[in-house]
Amino acid sequence: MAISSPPIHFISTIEPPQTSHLLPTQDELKKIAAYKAVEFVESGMVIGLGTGSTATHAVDRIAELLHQGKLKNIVGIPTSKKTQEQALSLGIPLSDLDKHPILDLAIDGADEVDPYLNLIKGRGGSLLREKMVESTCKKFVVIVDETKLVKNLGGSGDAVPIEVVPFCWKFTETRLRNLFEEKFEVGDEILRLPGVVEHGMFLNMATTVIVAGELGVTMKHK
Ligand SMILES: O=C(CO)[C@H](O)[C@H](O)COP(=O)(O)O
Repeated sequence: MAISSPPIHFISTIEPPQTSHLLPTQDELKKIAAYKAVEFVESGMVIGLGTGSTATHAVDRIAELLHQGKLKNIVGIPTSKKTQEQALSLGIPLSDLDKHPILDLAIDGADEVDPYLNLIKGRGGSLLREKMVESTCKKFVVIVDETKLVKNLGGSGDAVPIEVVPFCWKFTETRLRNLFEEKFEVGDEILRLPGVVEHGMFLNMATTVIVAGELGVTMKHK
């Protein structure tokens, strides 16, 4: 994969996880990261609402703060039908990119995060909408538990999600597999294959990554 390596400023804040167990569960870590991210949300913001089991905690928290009156005039742009349904059921006002082409902030999970804050996303099946929303926000805060950290993208050993059009998708799959066989480094070249819609590498997009681990929360800023 062709990935540039811009400088990163690391700022770490270590806080003990607020849980009832000695060792927090993975879902508790996801919740801790999500709640921390929602501290970036201010009244009046247009917010990209991510998809997945981590992002769902952020949506819950935003709704909770809205109902408590601690946040006002929030507009959410959901990155999937599932998130749209969750946000609607919780009473979060929603809109879309046509009406709000620039977002103040987006909060979403990731499948892998490398040391340069490049991501693999989309194993939850929503990468196109996620990339559209998260490529047009002023701040993109990514929330993960520490199992998502990798030295290099692809390091988890799981496949990179690629969205293709349904028409003759096996043909497109074969061409993609051949491309990966020929080259070890492929990036936007994937997009030039007819039939490919988008890939799950989110390069140079995250501005902050919040990592919740057993020893506390770490924030990495670009
Ligand atoms: O990219 C995604 C959905 O398309 C998710 O953010 C990613 O799969 C992480 O999911 P989870 O928070 O459930 O671990």
